[in-house]
Amino acid sequence: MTQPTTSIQKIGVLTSGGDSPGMNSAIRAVVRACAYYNIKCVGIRQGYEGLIHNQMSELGARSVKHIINKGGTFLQTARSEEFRTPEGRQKAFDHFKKNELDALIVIGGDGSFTGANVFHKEFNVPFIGIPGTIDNDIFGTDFTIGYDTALNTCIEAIDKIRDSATSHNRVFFVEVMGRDAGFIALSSGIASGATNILIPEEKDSLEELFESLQKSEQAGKNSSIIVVAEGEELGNVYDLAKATEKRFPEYDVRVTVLGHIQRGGNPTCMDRVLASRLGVAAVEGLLENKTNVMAGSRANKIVYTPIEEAIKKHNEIDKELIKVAKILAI
Ligand SMILES: Nc1ncnc2c1ncn2[C@@H]1O[C@H](COP(=O)(O)OP(=O)(O)O)[C@@H](O)[C@H]1O
Ligand SMILES: O=P(O)(O)OC[C@H]1O[C@](O)(COP(=O)(O)O)[C@@H](O)[C@@H]1O
Ligand SMILES: [Mg+2]
Repeated sequence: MTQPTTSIQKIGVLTSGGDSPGMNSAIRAVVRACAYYNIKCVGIRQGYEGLIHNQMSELGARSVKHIINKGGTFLQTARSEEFRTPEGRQKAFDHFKKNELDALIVIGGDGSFTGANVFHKEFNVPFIGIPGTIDNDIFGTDFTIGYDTALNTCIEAIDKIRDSATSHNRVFFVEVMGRDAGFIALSSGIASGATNILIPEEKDSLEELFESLQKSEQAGKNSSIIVVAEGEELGNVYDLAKATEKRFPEYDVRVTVLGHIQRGGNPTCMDRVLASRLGVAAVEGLLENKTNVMAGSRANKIVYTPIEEAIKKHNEIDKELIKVAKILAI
């Protein structure tokens, strides 16, 4: 990028919503890119709460050393109820002005982008979003920051579960995160050799599940791993396990909920590189006077998607992956 002509002199950065591995790498990239382009950068603590309560401080290039490899977010994150109110956002804007900020970079999920968009409509605050969530459920990017790390955490855990499943001839129901989306379940299920994968994007039935378990048995399988997305509509892992035990009293059924281990840990190389690229892209975007967009990566190229599309549209589940999972579970 050539040296930009812009009125933006000072950018505030925050992380909001659920934390995800790689958020620190993204903050570092934003701070360093600002330093590179001679723009001031201010770190806002605990998402929108930090704007409302004036918790922020200037960050220089050296202040983000040794964090590229750390999970979580050193700025901390929050789900701010106060920011959902006009009074809360007024306080946030007062502190935005008081600190002489010109724009915001919001690292978070669809909820955080919705909040930024509302804030922009009310106070005309320029902002760019960076997709940080393990769920990979944001339109406008092939991958969100944290997804790859979460997948690797899942397969490491499911590999361990497999050891117990095969040693005891057990049927394991494993719940992975994904409040509304099955991306984590589908990819981690394929990569860990699951016999069945249940995701909210597909219509599933107990009959089909039972039939498939029977087929597995007839095909000579002594154990099964069924990966279930948190948002699966057929039921949660406990209900599914109970129904399976009722239908097949001879099966030894167990449940594991992977939970928040999926949200932590050192980010993978993929997530660190993605976070680094999107952090730079967000700063450059603002300097090119882009606003109300999300910086994402599609087919390995940086793209800026209008924030309303990023919030409202959904990435389709890849049918080819569903087919692969079915074929390989023979
Ligand atoms: N409609 C909205 N108006 C104002 N702020 C919102 C709105 N929706 C979300 N937010 C803000 O964004 C925060 C994060 O949203 P949330 O859905 O919890 O996480 P994520 O960004 O990970 O999807 C919320 O706690 C709230 O402060
Ligand atoms: O326990 P918490 O912090 O509410 O988060 C649980 C949620 O985190 C997620 O992994 C990601 O949610 P976000 O949209 O906030 O990033 C969901 O799948 C899950 O339901
Ligand atoms: Mg969300």
